[in-house]
Amino acid sequence: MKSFDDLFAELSEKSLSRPEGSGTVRELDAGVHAIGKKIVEEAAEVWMAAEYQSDEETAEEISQLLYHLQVMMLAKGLTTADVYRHL
Ligand SMILES: N=c1c2ncn([C@@H]3O[C@H](COP(=O)(O)OP(=O)(O)OP(=O)(O)O)[C@@H](O)[C@H]3O)c2ncn1[C@@H]1O[C@H](COP(=O)(O)O)[C@@H](O)[C@H]1O
Repeated sequence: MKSFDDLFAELSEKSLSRPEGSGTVRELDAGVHAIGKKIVEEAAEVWMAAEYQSDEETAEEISQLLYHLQVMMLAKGLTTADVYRHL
């Protein structure tokens, strides 16, 4: 099972190696505005799932929101430490 830190390490590596077919690279190339829209969309899906869908579906939506937040961190050059120090 992948942790938040594991995924961030994987996405960081992909942002540097830029493998063919990577959705992360595609999203990074789309830029902060597009990534921000994905975050808002996924956040709404988390809310709707929490109110009207199963716990499993809610967990999946949360995982997708975390993914897009990590892509935004990479787009802005932020590390996990930059975020964790505010927790
Ligand atoms: N965990 C994720 C992950 N979560 C969500 N997503 C993306 O977020 C989208 C959210 O899905 P939705 O259900 O909202 O579908 P959608 O709105 O129809 O999606 P789009 O049309 O916007 O692509 C998915 O299409 C994926 O592109 C993810 N994309 C990749 N990962 C992981 O990130 C790593 C790197 O992925 P690549 O860069 O693609 O190699 C791998 O380990 C992947 O498992």
